[in-house]
Amino acid sequence: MTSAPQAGPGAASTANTPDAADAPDAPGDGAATSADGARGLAERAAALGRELATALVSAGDEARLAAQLRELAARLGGLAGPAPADGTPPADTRARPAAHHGQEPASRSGAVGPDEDDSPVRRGDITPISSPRNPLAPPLVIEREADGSAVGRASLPLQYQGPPERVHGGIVCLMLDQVLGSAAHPKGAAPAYTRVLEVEYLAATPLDAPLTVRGWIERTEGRKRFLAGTVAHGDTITARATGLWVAPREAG
Ligand SMILES: CCCCCCCC/C=C\CCCCCCCC(=O)SCCNC(=O)CCNC(=O)[C@H](O)C(C)(C)COP(=O)(O)OP(=O)(O)OC[C@H]1O[C@@H](n2cnc3c(N)ncnc32)[C@H](O)[C@@H]1OP(=O)(O)O
Repeated sequence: MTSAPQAGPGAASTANTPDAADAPDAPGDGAATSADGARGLAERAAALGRELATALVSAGDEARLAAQLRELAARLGGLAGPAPADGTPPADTRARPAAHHGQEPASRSGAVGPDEDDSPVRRGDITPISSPRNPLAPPLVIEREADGSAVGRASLPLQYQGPPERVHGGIVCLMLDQVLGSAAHPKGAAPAYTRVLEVEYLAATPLDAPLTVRGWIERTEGRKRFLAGTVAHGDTITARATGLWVAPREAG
């Protein structure tokens, strides 16, 4: 716990998280380098958060974990600013969600990599399921296929458990919402929101195993996009979904 931050046990975490050697914080071309450096730092901090979450739910030696956490807490003390006497979070932390409406601040939007599309779901992703810089996210790594469908891949560690040894159904639904939402936004499409999402849980979705989440558009009717998708482990489809994404009227 006191060594350099590492990705959590999920394979996808490793894929999404730059290691120390890759962190783009070396001196270079001014503002872009600084933004990239902050991004790499955020992703490493999130990876540490994931590792901590896994340790908290799975540690066998609780006394050792407690000692490690005391040491870590002492090192990190003051990181988020001085704690108010009444124990409430610092004011800037509480203000942030309302301030950026679920997107990253505009100043960071330039950090989107060349391999990412400009879909509103992908741009500046800070969601709790697919963002590499959000420690709540495994993260699910989502790619767009040549046919326009979206594919997400992740291996979910113990903190995502619902019933013993199975991924929580709400997390399965969350993965589908994000991947179908990604598929619902081909390049240039107006932002649309999940109006209906129906999930059938067909079989256990295993923890700590590679999962593939697929989403695709079945048909479009004006501002309505009808989606379908699956969650699979190997050849086993563990869940399937259908959904409706609707662009608000004013968006056309
Ligand atoms: C994916 C979003 C991307 C865009 C964001 C860009 C910026 C952020 C960037 C990066 C962040 C990434 C974020 C990832 C997000 C992951 C997914 C989510 O969590 S989405 C949040 C949860 N969902 C909501 O908050 C929607 C809440 N609902 C609404 O806001 C409205 O209901 C809305 C805009 C969706 C529709 O409003 P109306 O007033 O137009 O609704 P009416 O007219 O009643 O229905 C629309 C059409 O749908 C049909 N419809 C309704 N229910 C139906 C049903 N059950 N079956 C079939 N059709 C149905 C209706 O008949 C109507 O069709 P007819 O216009 O008449 O042809």
